[in-house]
Amino acid sequence: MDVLTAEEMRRAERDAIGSGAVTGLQLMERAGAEVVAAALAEWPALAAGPQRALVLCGPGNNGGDGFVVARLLRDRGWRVAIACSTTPDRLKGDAAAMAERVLSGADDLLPWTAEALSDWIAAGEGPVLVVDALLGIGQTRSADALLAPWLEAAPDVPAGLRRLSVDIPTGYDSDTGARLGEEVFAADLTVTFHREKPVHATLRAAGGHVAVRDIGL
Ligand SMILES: NC(=O)C1=CN([C@@H]2O[C@H](COP(=O)(O)OP(=O)(O)OC[C@H]3O[C@@H](n4cnc5c(N)ncnc54)[C@H](OP(=O)(O)O)[C@@H]3O)[C@@H](O)[C@H]2O)[C@@H](O)CC1
Ligand SMILES: [K+]
Repeated sequence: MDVLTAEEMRRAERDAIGSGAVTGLQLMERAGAEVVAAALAEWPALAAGPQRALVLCGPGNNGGDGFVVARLLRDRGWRVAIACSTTPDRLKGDAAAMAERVLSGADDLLPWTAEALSDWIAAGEGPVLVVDALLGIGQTRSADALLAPWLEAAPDVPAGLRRLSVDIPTGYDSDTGARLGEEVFAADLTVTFHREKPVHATLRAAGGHVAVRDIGL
């Protein structure tokens, strides 16, 4: 099985977009749809009816995938909260476009604080799917500061969360599988696109599940 570096993955995306076969936004739509499909396949109980999801969106295109996931789950009738590590006006390109499709305004976001995250989870019943769309293959430095609100919230939230990372769990170097700082998002399932990246072997060796989904590249 081919394993791609981040640069090779970016090239595959660039080539597909450059050929005119697909746009970046379409790839992002496909990525979000595949994340939802993979989550429902991994946890069939989630497919039984509308559930709750907390989607954590970062500053880049990984966050853009998160906005797509949020929109698709809302379309299925789920209660979905979105928390963004940056303000929406600082998002760029495809991620900004996706945020615009899902947010009615900055008020539509949960505050990026541990209290807001744990309160939202505690305020409802039933399982919660937590989606890490903070950082993907663009991460090159420690994500400790970025992850702090979630990590502070996590010990206070009930057991039985389903934790899913989009593409790469936040905190890992895609090409080496090493931690970039002290902290990482502990994903039960990581959904990556097109081909595995080196980090995914590390995750599987540690007991994590990895799903590789086709986005038509
Ligand atoms: N159309 C497409 O191309 C498709 C892309 N796809 C998706 O996009 C993902 C790659 O997107 P991406 O390249 O934007 O990288 P991503 O990891 O989201 O963020 C990088 C940003 O974060 C920042 N930053 C970095 N480290 C940081 C840190 N520790 N703490 C804080 N900030 C940090 C850095 O900015 P900086 O601060 O360095 O200026 C930069 O702005 C990929 O994994 C897949 O999910 C799929 O949808 C398929 C179609
Ligand atoms: K991620």
